[in-house]
Amino acid sequence: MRAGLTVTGLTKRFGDLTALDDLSFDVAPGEVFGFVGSNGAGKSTTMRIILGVLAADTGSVGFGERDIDSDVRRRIGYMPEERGLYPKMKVGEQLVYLARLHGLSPSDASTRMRYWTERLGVDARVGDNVADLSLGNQQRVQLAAALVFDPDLLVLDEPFSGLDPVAVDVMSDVIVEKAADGVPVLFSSHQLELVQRLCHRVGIIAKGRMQALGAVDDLRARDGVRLRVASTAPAGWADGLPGVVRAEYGETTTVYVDDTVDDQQVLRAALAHGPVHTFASEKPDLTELFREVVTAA
Ligand SMILES: Nc1ncnc2c1ncn2[C@@H]1O[C@H](COP(=O)(O)OP(=O)(O)OP(=O)(O)O)[C@@H](O)[C@H]1O
Repeated sequence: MRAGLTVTGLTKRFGDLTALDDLSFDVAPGEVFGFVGSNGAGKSTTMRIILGVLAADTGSVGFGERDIDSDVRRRIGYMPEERGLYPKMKVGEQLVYLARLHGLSPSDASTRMRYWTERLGVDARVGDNVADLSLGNQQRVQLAAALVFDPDLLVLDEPFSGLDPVAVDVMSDVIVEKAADGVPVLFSSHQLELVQRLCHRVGIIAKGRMQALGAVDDLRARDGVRLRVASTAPAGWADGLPGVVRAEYGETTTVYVDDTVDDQQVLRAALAHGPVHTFASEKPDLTELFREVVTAA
């Protein structure tokens, strides 16, 4: 049975700087969890602590029923932010070597190397030194390195940065596929449309604290639902209607509402002044949500 990742109360200081401040979240088996936050928010620090590259001041990391230890860590497919391949080693040899380090037999290691290099579109480069590859192809190899031993948990620090659209699609497919296989997947990214598309849940971190956590749709529905109304009604027409928080008037009026609003009543109020050309309910996208959360932190 697959296990999930649990991060509880992580705190990490670097001198006077509190990089992580009582940070908690979990990633269930088969879940894709997107970790988003501004530069310096604490994402890489959290991932390094999960991997044991850094020690937390307080807090704990668990996998399934147990605290994470070196045995479990050997089963984590990790893509570090500071990519960690040997530049002067051939792609194929390097991947086989890594798979062997994780306990695969020579023939299994070779089979898995072939599979992942082909899947990630770098099979033609297995005989080249990593340093001779483009950055995007090095990144594909880095992902192959994280996957080559069939990990029980994936921790990927900005896996999409610098990839071309085809590689982004391949990377997305792989993430979805590994999760469907029961693997918990934690990844960080600044590409919020990808996070919104791929993740079951997201955590928005700012100043080392988890500021928002949940399913993207729930977070989007939680605040800032709005109605977009294109009409000839004069400014002020929506003010004071039940459930209307505020309205921004213009060619199209944006009416911010809470969950007590009756959309039909708003529509009738607009229609009372003349024709209504557009009437649509919208949720903020993850980018807007991110800006709000990070600005408020
Ligand atoms: N080894 C270190 N020594 C001192 N400060 C550090 C160290 N590692 C990280 N920090 C600081 O901790 C904070 C969190 O950094 P971290 O790399 O975790 O952020 P991040 O969310 O991954 O950012 P980015 O999106 O830019 O990669 C930053 O202020 C960073 O400068």
